[in-house]
Amino acid sequence: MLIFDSIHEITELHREVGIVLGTFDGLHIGHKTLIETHVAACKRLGVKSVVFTYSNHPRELTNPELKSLRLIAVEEKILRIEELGVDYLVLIEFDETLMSTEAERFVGKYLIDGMDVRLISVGFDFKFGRRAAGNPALLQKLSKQYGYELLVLEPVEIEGEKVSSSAIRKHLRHGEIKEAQRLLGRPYAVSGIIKKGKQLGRQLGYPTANFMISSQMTLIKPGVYVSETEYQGVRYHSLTNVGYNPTFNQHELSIETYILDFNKEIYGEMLTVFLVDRLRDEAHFNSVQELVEVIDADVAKAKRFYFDHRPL
Ligand SMILES: Cc1cc2nc3c(=O)[nH]c(=O)nc-3n(C[C@H](O)[C@H](O)[C@H](O)COP(=O)(O)O)c2cc1C
Ligand SMILES: Nc1ncnc2c1ncn2[C@@H]1O[C@H](COP(=O)(O)OP(=O)(O)O)[C@@H](O)[C@H]1O
Repeated sequence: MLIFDSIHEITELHREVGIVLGTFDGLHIGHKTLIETHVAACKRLGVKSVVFTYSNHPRELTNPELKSLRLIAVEEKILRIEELGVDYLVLIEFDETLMSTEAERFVGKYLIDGMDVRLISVGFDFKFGRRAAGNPALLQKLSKQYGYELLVLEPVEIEGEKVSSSAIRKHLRHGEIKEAQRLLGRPYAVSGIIKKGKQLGRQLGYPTANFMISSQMTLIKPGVYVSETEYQGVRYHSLTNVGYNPTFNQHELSIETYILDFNKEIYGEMLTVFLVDRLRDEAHFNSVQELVEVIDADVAKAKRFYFDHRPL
């Protein structure tokens, strides 16, 4: 998959293409279905498939008051799109210029100019252009003028629930990790570089790798989670604590993971944790001894969970 960070480079390829448009935050089952359907349609038409998406979330500009929006880090988004067999990825920053571009002009200038567009695919509720005035109906109207086919994917539902990024965010904010996983089609993941923490963990007998996390990625409800951790391509069982360590009066939110059967110095290295079940809320303990006893019990519960559900 070739990646372009501006629309101009791809127009120089002069290829016949099909373009699928979307923010694709989370790359959930609905997004995956849309991109897969699009790639199959491109193959049928004998054209190259293009995903046109953003490296940030448009609502970070349109609704700056919203915090912790992103379901997926951009690096993972790229990997997930590549897995779907896409030929070209246009990954651009949603900025003031894009935000103020009229929908019709967006289609003409960003999509049609310089490319031979044979197909455009979008989800049923896709909005674009200034004041989100662009929608599938407008794309339908313009398809006659520009001579492309339009594919509009109807809502994807799982067990009666519509798959959407906002539904997944809501589940994560409520700590409903299994429900989020059902809509995502995979466990919810957090990736990041490991930084130094309070250096207390190893004294407790539970060293924890502490993540540097961007504030956009902190929408998960604090608590103790059963997790799996990927380090250098290998998966380990782990427990992840998201919270403020009330026993130690920490003020900033941290995400930290204790990896079972692991003993390596990994400061500065990259880890990904997949949260698979939620055990409990974080609690304040009057002594370190009490905290350690509760963590012992958490580990026992996590082992039971792995035994029943997720052997490595
Ligand atoms: C499985 C697990 C459960 C935890 N539960 C709590 C908790 O309920 N309350 C709390 O204050 N800290 C909890 N912690 C966080 C510990 O306080 C934290 O790991 C310890 O202070 C070490 O921090 P450090 O990595 O910054 O040195 C938990 C940690 C783990 C790994
Ligand atoms: N089983 C393990 N799980 C997590 N980190 C481990 C483990 N074994 C060793 N480490 C290392 O120890 C560090 C955590 O130790 P800790 O005392 O909690 O320090 P810190 O407060 O800096 O996180 C991790 O960042 C990692 O480098």
